[in-house]
Amino acid sequence: MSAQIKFRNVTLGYDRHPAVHHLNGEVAPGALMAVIGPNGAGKSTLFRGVAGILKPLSGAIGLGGLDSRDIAYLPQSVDIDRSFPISVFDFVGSGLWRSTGPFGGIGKAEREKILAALAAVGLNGFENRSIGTLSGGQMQRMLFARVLLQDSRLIVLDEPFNAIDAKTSADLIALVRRWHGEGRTVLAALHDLEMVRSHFPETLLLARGPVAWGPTAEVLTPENLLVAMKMCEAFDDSAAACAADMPSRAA
Ligand SMILES: Nc1ncnc2c1ncn2[C@@H]1O[C@H](COP(=O)(O)OP(=O)(O)OP(=O)(O)O)[C@@H](O)[C@H]1O
Repeated sequence: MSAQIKFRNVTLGYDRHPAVHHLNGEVAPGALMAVIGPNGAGKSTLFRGVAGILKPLSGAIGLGGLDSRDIAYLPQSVDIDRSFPISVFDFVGSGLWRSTGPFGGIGKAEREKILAALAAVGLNGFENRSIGTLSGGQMQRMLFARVLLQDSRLIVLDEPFNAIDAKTSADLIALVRRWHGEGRTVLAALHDLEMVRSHFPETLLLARGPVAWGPTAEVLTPENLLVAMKMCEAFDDSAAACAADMPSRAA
């Protein structure tokens, strides 16, 4: 079966400064994959590339025939502007834009879908609340409700379990497992290695470049984790280009 995501020598960055270097590899359809790495390793950058928010500086990301608009992307909650005056109902309803368009009407069927998604994440009765009034865990549940509505083959979750309590984590990981059971491809950036070991069969360990990628037990070794930490510490953020891309000074 052809890959759901194909990274072909992908370099991603900001203002021409690379943040993720030379990533090659494939994610199979139906994979449940954790992306881990120290702070600043490039996890969010990689996900922005997959979601089509950030264009690669070089290389290409193939999406197995999907358009980037078909991807359900859950950003880090710090990237959500909580002061934006929008209700929980309308925010979650934006998950239907692919089918209704941003100015499409919300009819009875859509309304029911939105309320069902809110119920599925335990947010019954929250529909008229403004998003700025939600707690961190409620915010995360709301983001999951929008992903549910998007009904996508490819789901990309950026630190979905950060700063939430054990009950909320358990509820949301159950949703992730359900999506996996439905054959969807799910990628999640995570810091909790116990959660990765318990629920994610495949892991990419990133430290600006790939350190290891494969079955979780083989990737999460103390040696690999140490290499990743050292690679991130040694990284020069002001570097203009990868050493590997520079013309050789020899000869
Ligand atoms: N919008 C931006 N403009 C410039 N540099 C950025 C931007 N976003 C991220 N970076 C830089 O890119 C590098 C990778 O950051 P990224 O957020 O992808 O890492 P991360 O692995 O998600 O980190 P964390 O675990 O802390 O969330 C960092 O050096 C960061 O400062």
